[in-house]
Amino acid sequence: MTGHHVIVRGASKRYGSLEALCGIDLDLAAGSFTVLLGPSGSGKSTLLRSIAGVEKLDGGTIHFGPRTISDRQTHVKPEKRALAMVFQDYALWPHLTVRQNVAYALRRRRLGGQEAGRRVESMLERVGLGAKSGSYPHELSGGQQQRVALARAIVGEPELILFDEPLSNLDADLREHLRLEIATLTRETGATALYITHDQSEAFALADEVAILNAGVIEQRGSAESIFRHPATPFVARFTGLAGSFEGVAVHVSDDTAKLQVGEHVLTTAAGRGLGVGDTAEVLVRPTATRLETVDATGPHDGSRHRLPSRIVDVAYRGRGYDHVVDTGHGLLAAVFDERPWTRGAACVASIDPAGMIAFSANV
Ligand SMILES: Nc1ncnc2c1ncn2[C@@H]1O[C@H](COP(=O)(O)OP(=O)(O)OP(=O)(O)O)[C@@H](O)[C@H]1O
Repeated sequence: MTGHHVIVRGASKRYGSLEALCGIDLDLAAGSFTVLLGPSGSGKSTLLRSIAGVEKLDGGTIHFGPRTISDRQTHVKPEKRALAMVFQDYALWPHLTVRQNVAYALRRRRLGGQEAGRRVESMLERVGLGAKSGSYPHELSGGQQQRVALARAIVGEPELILFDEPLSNLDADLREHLRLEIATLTRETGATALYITHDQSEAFALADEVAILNAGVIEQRGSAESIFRHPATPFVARFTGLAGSFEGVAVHVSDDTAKLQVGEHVLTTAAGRGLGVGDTAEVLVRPTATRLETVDATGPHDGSRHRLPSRIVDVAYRGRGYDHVVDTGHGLLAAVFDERPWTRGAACVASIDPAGMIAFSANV
């Protein structure tokens, strides 16, 4: 089975004076897994609900392949869109058993009782709940309930699965497990998937494509890697993880690199869109670009890295090692990782890979 190719064009939605969606274009390739990532209130649920059909757009169109799903005249009902949803709060029927909850998704299919029963049992086995098929939702943990919801979504072989922050009510360990199950099972079905979250690491782990939403506008779309390496806007850079930032002045800009005067340092960075010579700019630093070195380190230095004399402000144990907050004299860098802990107040060098820095004009 191949899923719907979903095409959204110029989607807009207002709530009174608030523009929740400001003319959104979005393509979900058939069978792809797209994550819509954005902060609270950015419009993720509104877009998801519009694609589901429980919300009506004010303007714009939605097509599933050649089929018009939503435009000025058309509004196909949710149950006619061949889609399934998985919600944050599981949304299971409390008075139905696990088996009945999953079977409910097959009620419109003309399947014989035996065939339906076989599919339900096999799907419950697949999500590790074969032994719980006679239990009621209140007898299950949150993670088990979400597995039932996942089984219910998949068993009907929908062409599109919409995930509305399905892991937000679960603890960290379980999130990781269930995230993997969602990724694997969804891809196995061949359905197209749209998943919304405000959690960057979840988005990057799951997605073939990430779309970053801010105040009703998609600021960037692409693979997790391309977004992380080449954030299109300061918002995208911030939302996808920063150690910190410096203020500087652009003294040289070529196509995609710039030199920034930051205090006594001249830093080479990637150049954000619209940066010009003489601009006051913000230099944004990815945590992965930073590491700590000793002040008197002898031996070869990697000449391509910037070395800023700094001081350790704080240290936090993170299991794999330690995250440090470092004062560079031009701004703080947080989440500077080292396998060993450095002493608070100690002098150090913040060593930064220019490939993990990008400068945007302060006027953007
Ligand atoms: N039914 C409604 N009536 C009025 N305003 C609404 C309604 N639904 C959403 N909004 C507003 O529209 C904006 C977008 O909301 P939406 O729920 O789509 O954002 P979100 O990114 O999904 O946020 P969250 O992650 O908190 O769910 C918000 O400012 C919200 O307050």
